[in-house]
Amino acid sequence: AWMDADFRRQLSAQRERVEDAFEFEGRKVGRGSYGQVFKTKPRSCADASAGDYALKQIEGSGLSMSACREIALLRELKHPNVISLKQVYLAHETRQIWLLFDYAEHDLWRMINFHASAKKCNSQVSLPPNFTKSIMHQILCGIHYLHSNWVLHRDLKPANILVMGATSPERGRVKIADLGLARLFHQPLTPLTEIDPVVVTFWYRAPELLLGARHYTKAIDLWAIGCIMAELITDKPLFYCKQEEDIKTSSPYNRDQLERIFSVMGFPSQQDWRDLPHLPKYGDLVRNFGTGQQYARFSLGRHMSRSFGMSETSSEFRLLSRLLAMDPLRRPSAREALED
Ligand SMILES: Cc1ccc(-n2nc(C(C)(C)C)cc2NC(=O)NCCO)cc1
Repeated sequence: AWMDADFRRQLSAQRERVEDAFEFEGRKVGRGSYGQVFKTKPRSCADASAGDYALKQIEGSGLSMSACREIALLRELKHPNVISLKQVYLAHETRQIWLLFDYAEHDLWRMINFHASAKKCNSQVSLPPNFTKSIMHQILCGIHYLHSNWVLHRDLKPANILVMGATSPERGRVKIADLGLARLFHQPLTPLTEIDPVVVTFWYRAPELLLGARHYTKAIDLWAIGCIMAELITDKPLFYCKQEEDIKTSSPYNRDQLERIFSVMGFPSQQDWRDLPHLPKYGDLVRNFGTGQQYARFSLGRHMSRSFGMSETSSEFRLLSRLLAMDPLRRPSAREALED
């Protein structure tokens, strides 16, 4: 062993062990594709008032690529609307890695579903009037910070927008996270669809990604924020598309998802999206949709006004339609969206 045995023993004796610091037996609250998460309280009662924590046991053992990326990324980031890594525990005996976060009671996916179901049995659990505006402002602040540091999220969706609960000093604050897919770990080779009930959704995927764009961009995150904004206003995923049973081919092209987008937005003309013909899957698009004449009468304004009574002259509609520009070059930056 390259380290002196005595010195190793000394280090090991000093190292704080996660099981000594936190009570987490039987308190699992979820599984990400990156590992499992426990809701926990510090054992030392003094800190108990400091609220709850989320302990994440990273999947696999040793310093995997993803563990390294998550730790390296999160330890550099510090913003009120981005999840903050409080502590890293390395259990040398089991080569287990534990990450400590502040516990967030809510996430937008559950809040929207709770509100939608409450509306169905028409009890008036309505989201406070400025709820959507506050959530949107906080998401844009967090994403502006990430984009300023050249961090792209790549998988923005309601489930990744956490909201601190009433017991937290940061009550109502948005924490942008990346919880990964709900996926049984230790089964890396199982196709996605066999793993978790919530299959990968393409509802928040920008059209350029569905047409084979090779690189993620900031504009792709802004499209997803537009989808989240519409869902906060209407309680329904804007580009809801039923999930195919069989696992998708690895191709990014998803005809059903594109069909849904066109039936809301209309079909992009040459004027709307100059670079469209240069996308890798443009040939598939023409083969499946031709000139898109069948979508000529559809538009976001028509959809939002007819289905949800939203005025096309309102400021929220103007922001929504800018975020959901089909041409990524026409979408606002996070800063421009914040100013709007
Ligand atoms: C492998 C890996 C997994 C998650 C992250 N990640 N990225 C972020 C952003 C919001 C800063 C982009 C946040 C996280 N990680 C988490 O949110 N972890 C909490 C429970 O999994 C990074 C890397």
